[in-house]
Amino acid sequence: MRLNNEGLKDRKSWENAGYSLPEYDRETVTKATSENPFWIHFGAGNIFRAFQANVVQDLLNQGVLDRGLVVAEGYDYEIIQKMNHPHDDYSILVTLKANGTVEKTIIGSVVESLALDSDNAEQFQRLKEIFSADSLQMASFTITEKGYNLYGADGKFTPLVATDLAAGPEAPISYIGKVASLLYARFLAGEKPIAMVSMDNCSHNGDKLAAAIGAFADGWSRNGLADKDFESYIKTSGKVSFPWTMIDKITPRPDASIEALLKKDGVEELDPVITGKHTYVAPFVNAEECQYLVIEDNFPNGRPALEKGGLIFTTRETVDKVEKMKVCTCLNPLHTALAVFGCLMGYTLISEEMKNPSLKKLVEQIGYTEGLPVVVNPGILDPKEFLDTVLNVRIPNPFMPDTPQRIATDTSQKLAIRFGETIKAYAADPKLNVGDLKFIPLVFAGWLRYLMGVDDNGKAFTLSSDPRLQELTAIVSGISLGASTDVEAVLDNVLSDASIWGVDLKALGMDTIVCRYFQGLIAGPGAVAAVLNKYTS
Ligand SMILES: NC(=O)c1ccc[n+]([C@@H]2O[C@H](COP(=O)([O-])OP(=O)(O)OC[C@H]3O[C@@H](n4cnc5c(N)ncnc54)[C@H](O)[C@@H]3O)[C@@H](O)[C@H]2O)c1
Ligand SMILES: O=P(O)(O)OC[C@@H](O)[C@@H](O)[C@H](O)[C@H](O)CO
Repeated sequence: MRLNNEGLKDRKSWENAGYSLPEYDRETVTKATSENPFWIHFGAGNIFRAFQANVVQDLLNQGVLDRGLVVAEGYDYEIIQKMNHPHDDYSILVTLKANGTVEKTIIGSVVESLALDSDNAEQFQRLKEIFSADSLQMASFTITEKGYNLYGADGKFTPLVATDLAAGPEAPISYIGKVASLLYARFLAGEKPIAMVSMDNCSHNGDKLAAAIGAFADGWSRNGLADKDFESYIKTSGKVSFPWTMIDKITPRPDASIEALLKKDGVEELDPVITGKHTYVAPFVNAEECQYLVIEDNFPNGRPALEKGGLIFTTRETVDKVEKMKVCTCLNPLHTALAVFGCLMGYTLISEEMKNPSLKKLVEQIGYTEGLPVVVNPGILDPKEFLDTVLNVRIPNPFMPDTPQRIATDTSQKLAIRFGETIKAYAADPKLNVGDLKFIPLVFAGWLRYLMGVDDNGKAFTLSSDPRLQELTAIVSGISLGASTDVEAVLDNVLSDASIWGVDLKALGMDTIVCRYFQGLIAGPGAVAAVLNKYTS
């Protein structure tokens, strides 16, 4: 059984092995999409394959949609070369339910995949053609939080961005520069409307995308490298919107146990790949069943009835509340806490960590005690119920192969949103006291201990990738477990770096507790477990 056009002609074999197949005529859908694309997604990673592509597949099956998705990959072209093209853009979604049952679906809703690479003239031209189409209603993104960042650690534009700003929209090399260039093609084609929809886990994600694209529109228009009206087209015309969204579906990296399951069915050529840019991809994706995608309903060129596929369209205010609930309190902070301590304590499964009473207590305290008091009920989802499900069903799901190592990726980019917002809310509320936060600082100390790259047994481990890793590991590189260390001096600068925590921990007086915890965590082998035990029992 081969996952491509040829292999899927033998529908019977797949069906007999328990796979749900596309119920639409894919050739017709492909032709219609190619002529009149309506949705292009940037970021051909795992969440896209598991979530957006599956929603569109359902709507194609129901006959609600007659066209599919185009996907563009602007960072890691290997995904397209090694996964999309060899499999004719098909992938397998394995849904791992909390009751242990498994659903296997062949996803055929992605019908064209392109490298967003200005050196690849043919595909870049095709992308410009797609961006010039009247029919295009939305471009969405799952490119990680750091994908929107135009600046280096020195606060200046990165060299790629600076080059693009100076050179204009013809052949950009930075990610957002390339996207801005496609929008310029849409502007030149008649200033056509479009929604640019970030679906990444960052706060006010639409604003992040708007600011990044806006910097290019501004720079190019001001320097005469683009039409002077390009800036107003992007920023004030109302023709280009940047809706805010909240996305939720735990989608681990493709796991060997799932690969084995599919191989046993007779599926061939399943080998996962870790690309040169550290994306973990395979012809299949494994994910939980639970999913939410809440989107601000602001689509200047209209939109299809995606609500029929379960997406929730609402106001910006509601998205804001629901996103704060999930990203800042009820899910992602708990994930990061488990990621940091999981890596330190040698865990390779999040669900296993939830069997450790100290870790379970830690995330319960962060969620119920420290987070919930500052959550505003968004109305469409109840925070307490959401948190209950996260803690009792989703994270402990033993069938989910999610790892602390995946979640620890890019932690320097995530702490501010995942914990900093709660600290800010405590600082701003006269009825609350920042000093009452005991478990969030424990995660901060745990992360600084994690940066030492030495586990709780004293053995070196590989840190997950992170754009600030080099600079941050250097801070703790001189510390040895059990050796006397002037913790305050070592951590002095980093604790006041608000770009990491979202706040200046020293200014808020939280540095003392972080240093105290950190001192405990470096006391020797076993100290991480001991500190966790001491403060959670
Ligand atoms: N996996 C999940 O559980 C999940 C759930 C909800 C939201 N998300 C959001 O989606 C994002 C992607 O998750 P995923 O599971 O697809 O990860 P993934 O590792 O499978 O894919 C990452 C994608 O981001 C791109 N990317 C990585 N670094 C980039 C950079 N510097 N600039 C531009 N693009 C870059 C990669 O090329 C790839 O397309 C997450 O960062 C998160 O914001 C993920
Ligand atoms: O995807 P990231 O790297 O932003 O964060 C890792 C996980 O916390 C995240 O992917 C969750 O699984 C997801 O946010 C659940 O909806």
